[in-house]
Amino acid sequence: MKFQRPLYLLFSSLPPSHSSHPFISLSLSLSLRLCVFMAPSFESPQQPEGEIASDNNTHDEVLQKSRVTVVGSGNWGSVAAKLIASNTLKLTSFHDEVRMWVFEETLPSGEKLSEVINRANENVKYLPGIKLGKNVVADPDLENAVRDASMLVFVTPHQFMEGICKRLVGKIREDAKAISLIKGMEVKMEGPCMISTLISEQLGINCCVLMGANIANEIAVEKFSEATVGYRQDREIAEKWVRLFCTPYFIVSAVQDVEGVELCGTLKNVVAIAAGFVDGLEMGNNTKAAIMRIGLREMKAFSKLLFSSVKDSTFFESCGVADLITTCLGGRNRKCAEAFAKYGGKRSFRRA
Ligand SMILES: NC(=O)C1=CN([C@@H]2O[C@H](COP(=O)(O)OP(=O)(O)OC[C@H]3O[C@@H](n4cnc5c(N)ncnc54)[C@H](O)[C@@H]3O)[C@@H](O)[C@H]2O)C=CC1
Ligand SMILES: O=C(CO)COP(=O)(O)O
Repeated sequence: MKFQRPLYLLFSSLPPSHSSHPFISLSLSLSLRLCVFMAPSFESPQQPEGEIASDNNTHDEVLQKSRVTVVGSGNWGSVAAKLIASNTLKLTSFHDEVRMWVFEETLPSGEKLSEVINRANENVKYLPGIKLGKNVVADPDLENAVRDASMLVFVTPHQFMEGICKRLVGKIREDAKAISLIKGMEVKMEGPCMISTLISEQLGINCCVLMGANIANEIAVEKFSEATVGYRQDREIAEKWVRLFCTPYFIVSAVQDVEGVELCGTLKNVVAIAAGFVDGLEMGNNTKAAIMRIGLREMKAFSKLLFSSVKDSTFFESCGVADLITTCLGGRNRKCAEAFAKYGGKRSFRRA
């Protein structure tokens, strides 16, 4: 019964022009009826629908509000800050303000990016045209941005994380909890290192992951999508992350398989590059579907080779097959590979 609620939400979030289509309105009415019928057995997490009603916080949590800092402010980082900021305003267990660490840049106008974000409430470089929420505060000082935070959301390109972690040692709260939205891994001489492991080991804190079919620009305009939180042992922490991220258009569920979720988010990028080559060489949809099917099978085999604990079921969550599909259809990795193949490999990925 896990699917009816998201299905209902998907259709109920459609604009009137879509929901008036005969097929969609039939599906909508069936979903609504199923929804009402099945309501008590929904497995999907609580939605933040009202001021306090949606916040399953305990008395202690209310007394100790969690402060959230987003480390990263690119395309997905900015959207994550927007999502979180809409929830911290509603949920009493979180401070309203969301700090967002900005890797400072000078814009062509000569202004500093962080100053423009705070003035315009918009990341004009990485997410133009979208208001982040007045409670998002951009901060170019990494140490200051994380100082009082008890919940740290890491969302930078993976290659910067080792340096960021080194700078954060001894600078964060001892009881801080982390989540990584980063799709990638460090490949060292000793072997691959997951980013959540890097964070946990270098900073000595618990680190969950959030991955899924999440093209940032779509979520920015509140189009429906799902995501998966992967956690190691502590279900309560995972549920807190779910509450922080969940909105009616962004449905999050938690699975106890941190490596499986993170490997899905990482390895699907390799398959998306292959899918881009197929597009660039105009090999057709059947070939692309084959790449995706075989790619998914290889993702699973590779993941299990690295971590025998990885669960088969994880590949059927949003972080698995759904992210693979969306990235092979609309992701930036696919786009770069398509352009590269189109120009016979004579264009670098950077120029593509
Ligand atoms: N954009 C998307 O649709 C999605 C992205 N992701 C993942 O999120 C992570 C972050 O990606 P985006 O937010 O899209 O970033 P982005 O690719 O839009 O922007 C790059 C970011 O890196 C920063 N940066 C540049 N040089 C830096 C340095 N030396 N140190 C630290 N930061 C530096 C830039 O200021 C900018 O904030 C990646 O791992 C990506 O795979 C995951 C889901 C969706
Ligand atoms: O991870 C993504 C969607 O879930 C985005 O993928 P790209 O980085 O290829 O755009």
